[in-house]
Amino acid sequence: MPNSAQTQLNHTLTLRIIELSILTLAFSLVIRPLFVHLSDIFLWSAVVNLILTISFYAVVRAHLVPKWEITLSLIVALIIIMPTLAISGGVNSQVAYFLPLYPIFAALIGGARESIAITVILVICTLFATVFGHLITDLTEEVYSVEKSLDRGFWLTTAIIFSAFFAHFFLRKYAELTKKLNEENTQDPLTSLLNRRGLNLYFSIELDKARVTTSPLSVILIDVDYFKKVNDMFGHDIGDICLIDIGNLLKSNLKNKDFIARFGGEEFIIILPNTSQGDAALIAEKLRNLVSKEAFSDFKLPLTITLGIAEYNDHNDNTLSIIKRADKALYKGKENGRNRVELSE
Ligand SMILES: Nc1nc2c(ncn2[C@@H]2O[C@H](COP(=O)(O)OP(=O)(O)OP(=O)(O)O)[C@@H](O)[C@H]2O)c(=O)[nH]1
Repeated sequence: MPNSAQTQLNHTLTLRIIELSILTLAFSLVIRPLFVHLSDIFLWSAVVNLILTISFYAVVRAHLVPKWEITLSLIVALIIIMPTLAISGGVNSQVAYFLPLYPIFAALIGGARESIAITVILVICTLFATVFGHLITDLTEEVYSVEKSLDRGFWLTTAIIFSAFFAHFFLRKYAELTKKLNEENTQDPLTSLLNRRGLNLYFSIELDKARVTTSPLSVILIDVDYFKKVNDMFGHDIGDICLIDIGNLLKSNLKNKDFIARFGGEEFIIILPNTSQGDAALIAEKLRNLVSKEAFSDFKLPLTITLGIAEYNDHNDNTLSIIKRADKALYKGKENGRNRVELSE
């Protein structure tokens, strides 16, 4: 899921790429004429490129079109590469050395789709530049041999495709790693349910959805009754097994759209999107009944749970205020004798 850190990173990378492009152009404008005699068309197109690129830089820097930044940077890349390549010697140009980097840049700032798109464009342009090399090189008034151009064109195309493959594998590894880190970050190590961080993340998303669609949303806060006794009498490791089993039992009786997290200690929390408090009470009663009939761990311990329910009911409600109401209901359940479901007022 794209987050603000990722967007910020893309923005920064886009800026760096355009800065690099401006530097390349400025360098080319100043240095190249010292070594080769260039026709006016080279100088003028480089100046136009420079003006265009600096304008794009200003647009990106001012955050004027955040959604189009990646596309802009790719356009900038092409504006720099293609005309410069065409008028400065085709595949024999020094600009050609930069080409294999572009699929990697595109993958880093955009993704697989952008990288593939730029690879296809580069390969087509390189093939054209190779086949029509004799026309292109005329502009720089330099003499290149056909064999040399074909040779360079072949290796350049190979390098671009190789770099595109590298970008693709890099992206795959990066996506896998990010997914793993995300899971580790949001998973409770004991029960493998979501932890508090995961709860906060998904609860906020579901609450936003409920706000937009004006659909109901309910929360069930669950606490295992007299759990201290389990630890005291059978040990912490048996207590742990009971927590894992209770978590699994609760989770396996929920629908896919619902989710459960370990709220902390011997407390669990269930978020029920699209569910009114009345329906949540039926679900809570079913769960209470299931747990009370089960025997936990090798010691076949009978355990019970108390459940407090709250419903999102006001646009000013937030995740904390809803959980607070569910907690109050849970507290009432404990006061009223435990092993019961209580609704918030
Ligand atoms: N085994 C184990 N025990 C835990 C874990 N987290 C919290 N506990 C224990 O859960 C117990 C919670 O006890 P209390 O808050 O006093 O509540 P209780 O005994 O469940 O009684 P009521 O909630 O009032 O019904 C404490 O003994 C904690 O040590 C855990 O990860 N593993």
